Amino acid sequence: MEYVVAAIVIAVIALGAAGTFLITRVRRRELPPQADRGAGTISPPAEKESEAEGPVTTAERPTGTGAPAPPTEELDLVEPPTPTLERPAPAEGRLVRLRSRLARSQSALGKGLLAMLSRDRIDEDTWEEIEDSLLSADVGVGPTQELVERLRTRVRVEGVASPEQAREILRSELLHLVGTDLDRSVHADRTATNPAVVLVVGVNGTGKTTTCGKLARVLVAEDKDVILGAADTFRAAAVAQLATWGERVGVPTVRGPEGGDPASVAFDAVKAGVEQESDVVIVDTAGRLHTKTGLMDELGKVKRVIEKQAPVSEVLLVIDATTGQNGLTQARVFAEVVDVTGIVLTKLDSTAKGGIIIAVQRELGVPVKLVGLGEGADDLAPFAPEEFVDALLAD
Ligand SMILES: Nc1nc2c(ncn2[C@@H]2O[C@H](COP(=O)(O)OP(=O)(O)OP(=O)(O)O)[C@@H](O)[C@H]2O)c(=O)[nH]1
Repeated sequence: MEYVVAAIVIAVIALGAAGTFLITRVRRRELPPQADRGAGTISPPAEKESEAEGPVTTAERPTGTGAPAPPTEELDLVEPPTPTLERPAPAEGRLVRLRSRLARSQSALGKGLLAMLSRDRIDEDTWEEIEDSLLSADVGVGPTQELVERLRTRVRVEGVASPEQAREILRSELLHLVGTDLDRSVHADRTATNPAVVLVVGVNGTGKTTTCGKLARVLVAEDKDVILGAADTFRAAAVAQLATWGERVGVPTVRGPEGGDPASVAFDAVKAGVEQESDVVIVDTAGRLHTKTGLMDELGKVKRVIEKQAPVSEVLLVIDATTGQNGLTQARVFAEVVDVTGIVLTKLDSTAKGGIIIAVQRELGVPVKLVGLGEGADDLAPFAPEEFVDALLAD
């Protein structure tokens, strides 16, 4: 009898346990998968998500829509820890901190000139050497002749009695050439009704996506609410690359289908920025050769379509400093199509041709606003003429 009672008790316990297990399995399946809840992107509904689901937003974005549903109480599910967001360093004074990165430009453009100008006797050969070194640093013919003329006059009138005096003359003349009175701020302040829109353009591989990511960090460090628009639908990796930059600092990325219409992604990104009352939307575009008319027309279209939502506050042309004079040709063509308002000169850490800063400003009449000094996340520096010239002449 006792055996019979024991067997019945064991059977009841076993049935109860099996029932609980099945209910838990069913409820678990009802929750969205983890990956979907933390995708870090906003996909335009018409293109990727069904109308009913709406846009997918990042779980990292505190003000975003579509936050994950809280798990049912009965389930003992442990939420994964919220990924720690990076706190980017403020951009102020970066040129000073990163001045050692200008080592190559420094020896070609600054130190070399200084050594020549400090000679006991400055003869015609020396002036020719000075001219050559400016030309080989890509300062450009016009600005080189102008600088040499001004230096000649000052040396003749004032004389160069000491290396300190040579440095002072060179410093002020280089500053004059680079320009100290241009507005070099990136216009990234929202108006009463719209976010600022920064459109980033340039030829392939110049560093556009990287610049978008680094710029987002600069703006996050200024407590700005940023949205990234991955309008480089041509290169799938660029979209993922941009989204990763954003995820690291809690900035959502609006993306469309691979090979989709870049203008439509740019439109959706700015629309999201308007609806979410963001401070700034940064739109990355595909690299395009300035010689390909169709692609350049497409860029004009991207800008026009964005402007149906909000005015474009800044068009940043990204130029790879190592490409030298070719960068100038690119600049000219891009400026015709999209009205460039600022230049980002990347890879300045990898070239002796720092003079391109002067040449490109002259060519376009548009200021260099940012310079790339490395591949690190915080290696994008606001361009400050005094800091730059002092770095070139540093001991
Ligand atoms: N040394 C150095 N490398 C840089 C700098 N900026 C960007 N890069 C590198 O340049 C390469 C190209 O950068 P991307 O941002 O992918 O270039 P992109 O213009 O978006 O490329 P496409 O979309 O193909 O046109 C990457 O390896 C970057 O790390 C810089 O200031 N210095």
